[in-house]
Amino acid sequence: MTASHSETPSTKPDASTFISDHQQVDRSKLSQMYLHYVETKDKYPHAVLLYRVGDFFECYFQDAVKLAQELELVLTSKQAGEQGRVAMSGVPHHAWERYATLLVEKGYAVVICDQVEDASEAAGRLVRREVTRILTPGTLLEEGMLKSSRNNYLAAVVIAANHWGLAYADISTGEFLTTQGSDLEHLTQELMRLQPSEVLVPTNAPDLGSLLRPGETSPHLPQCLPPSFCYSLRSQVPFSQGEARPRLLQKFKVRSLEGLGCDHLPLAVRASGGLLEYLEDTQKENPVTLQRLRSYTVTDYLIVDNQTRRNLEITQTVRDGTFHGSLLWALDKTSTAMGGRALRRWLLQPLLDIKGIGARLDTIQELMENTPLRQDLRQLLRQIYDLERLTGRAGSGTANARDLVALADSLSRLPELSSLVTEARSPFLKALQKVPSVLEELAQKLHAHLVESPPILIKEGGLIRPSVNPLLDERKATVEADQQWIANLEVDERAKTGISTLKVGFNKTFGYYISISRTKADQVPAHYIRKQTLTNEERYITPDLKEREARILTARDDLNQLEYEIFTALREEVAQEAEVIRNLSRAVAAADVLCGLAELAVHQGYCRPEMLSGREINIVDGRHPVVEKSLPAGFFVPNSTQLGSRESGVGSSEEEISPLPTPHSPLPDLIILTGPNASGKSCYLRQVGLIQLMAQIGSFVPARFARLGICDRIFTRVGAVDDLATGQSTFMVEMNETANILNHATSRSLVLLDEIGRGTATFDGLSIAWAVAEYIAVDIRARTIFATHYHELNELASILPNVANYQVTVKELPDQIIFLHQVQPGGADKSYGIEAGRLAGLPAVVIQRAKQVMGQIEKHSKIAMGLQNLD
Ligand SMILES: Nc1ncnc2c1ncn2[C@@H]1O[C@H](COP(=O)(O)OP(=O)(O)OP(=O)(O)O)[C@@H](O)[C@H]1O
Repeated sequence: MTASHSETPSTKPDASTFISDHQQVDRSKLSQMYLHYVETKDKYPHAVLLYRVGDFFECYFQDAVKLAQELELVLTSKQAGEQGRVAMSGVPHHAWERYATLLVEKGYAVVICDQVEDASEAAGRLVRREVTRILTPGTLLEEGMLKSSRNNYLAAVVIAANHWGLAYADISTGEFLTTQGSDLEHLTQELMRLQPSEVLVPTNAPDLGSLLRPGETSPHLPQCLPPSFCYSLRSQVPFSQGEARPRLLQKFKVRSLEGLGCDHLPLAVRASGGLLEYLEDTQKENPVTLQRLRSYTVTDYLIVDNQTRRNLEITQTVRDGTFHGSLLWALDKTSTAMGGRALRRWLLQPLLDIKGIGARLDTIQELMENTPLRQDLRQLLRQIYDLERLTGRAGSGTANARDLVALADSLSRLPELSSLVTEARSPFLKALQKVPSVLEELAQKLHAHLVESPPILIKEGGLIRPSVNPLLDERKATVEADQQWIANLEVDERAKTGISTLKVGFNKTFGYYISISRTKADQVPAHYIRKQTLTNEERYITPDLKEREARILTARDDLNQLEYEIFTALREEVAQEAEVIRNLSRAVAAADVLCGLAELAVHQGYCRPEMLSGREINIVDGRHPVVEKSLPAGFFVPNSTQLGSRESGVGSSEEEISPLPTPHSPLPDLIILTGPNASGKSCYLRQVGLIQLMAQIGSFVPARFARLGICDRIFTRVGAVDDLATGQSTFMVEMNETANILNHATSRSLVLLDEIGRGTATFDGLSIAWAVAEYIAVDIRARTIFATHYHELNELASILPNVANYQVTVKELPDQIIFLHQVQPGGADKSYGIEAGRLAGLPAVVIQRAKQVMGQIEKHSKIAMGLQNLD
């Protein structure tokens, strides 16, 4: 590697010595290659252009500066003809994927301009180079650039006043969905759920085509779009009804959009059309195979807003953002990458539909009851590779022969999978019973054509088995015979010349040669032609050898080309079946998720929740699925929860007697939960939310018994952190979040509030907490657990019939408080703050004084009386 390409951090270059803006050059003075570079750059002004030169991908001008800065590479310069020196940096060609990944992760688009012929073929003229790949954060296909455990979404939005349309696709798996709505908050929440890698926005910005990196702003970006994503500014034309509609009709070969479910969704259609146009524009070289567009409605799913997703730590922990310790971490027992991604999707989009939930629960139950089936399935699933993405790479022409072998191996497992479930009764297992014969045939064909362990490179032969193609066999035989001739040559020439150390060698510059040590040079036959002299040896060629060599090289090229053609035809056949493969992959992924959940339920002792359309939440001996897992077995103290008065006229199952005596009849809508610090209030609160959420993805739940009415939304307000990014104080964040809950919760929602009103003066805080609790209990009647240190709120229960008090119990010893973690009816009659201060080591005199002050405040406070009078 030359110093100019080394990966050491750049020293500050002297920019006055070279040109670093391609617009500033006099093109007539550029040498041919740089002129081609500049012309290519003109077509992709907003991307980083990686341009292949020999063994390197190089960047010039401003891209060189960017590359060097972002990847900490050396910035140097190169003579670009009469124009003088231009900025240059580069990366080794074999490592382009690694560097491109880093750039894309930083929010850049990358254009790969590769050599498409061998330098030797160019014979003096400029080597032919073409753009072979355009990479943007939302259009990745390469295995090394994608995380197997999560989807990589490209989204497109259209906003018209308060209405919006959204389309999103994962081009590596083919998913393509669209929706529209009339509340911009829902759009923001959908984007936060999807975490798209790139969002397309139609604008009339002057710099169309540019990509805003996370955090970059533009006056052309609508305000409701969260700043944490990459935004691609696109022209409005392809997002218009006039262009989008026909594009969709043509893409999916349908006469009307009714079949795609979006005939009545003009904004969704516009977003989808805009997304398709972007793919056509950027993926010309690697056409994308998308599944049929599916339309959905946001309100058909349990709405879990971003704050709640965060607070319930569904995919990552709040403290340090790690996967370890999240709900997904605790639940994920999937065996395939597809299953892992599906579980994540399910957790981020739980269901409202009792039938849909029931189908998942039935499948889990069958798998729990049939241990051999569950174990055999899990064993087999482990042998299935990422069919969705392998198919995607085949479709886009980026799959190599190893990918196709992995695909064939996986496809050939499907008949085994289907024979395992022939007797199955539950819907998700039945879906695996029929494997289309075309897939079996495809697997057989791929296995019959491709060698067992093919090389990664697809243009250098070694991919195809013998007897697949007579012409190929013939060419192989010729090459082998010629190679044998070369191998024999050494023996023959040694015999002829009597030089026992004579060798036949090969190198890239001279091709085949005969090597003889210099001491024997006088014995060399006259027809040997000397080509090179080294310290100890002389290298010769003969006319015969060169003739053979030419034949071998041409025959090998022809052979490799033919292998490549057979391979690409196979790849094309896989692409033809993309839809069938992906449909079955979806079924495999779902079965995998359910198998994992069944395994978990067996090992963790989860129960099947009974799902109702009513409002009851009745959990007996519930546990927190993550905290339980991180404590030694048996340490977690289970707790029950009963919420939500029953309504008359709901399903017959509701007539059953609850297995627990209830402290209140009817069940309360709102629980005021008190208890000392660290007693387990937050844990209890989250546990109820997680159990409800798990039930709505169709999972068994950590409890002895659970009867759960479907929730339309789960809201949480937990803890308080200053939002430094927006400059909001702890209290303002808290109030914003509370306002959001009060404005959107319904009687079907589950609201979990942990400490309201702590960030302000005590009386302000208490008053707000009281008013909020009252409003929820009386006006909204959402099922709510309100954890608080204000034990004064316990008064509410004596005023409102649908409010109950619970406390997390502790045992007080002279020198310590023992946390029992048990939630019991009744309110804590005192706060333990001073006690906690004493245990923490505050000086005795301070503790004494605090007790005195509290006594005075309590004596003179008329809060309780005042509150009673208010009623
Ligand atoms: N049911 C339980 N069984 C066993 N351990 C528990 C249980 N609930 C909580 N814990 C343990 O107690 C710790 C403190 O719990 P948690 O954070 O819920 O307390 P808290 O009452 O909300 O405290 P604070 O009022 O200070 O926020 C948890 O980290 C957990 O390890």
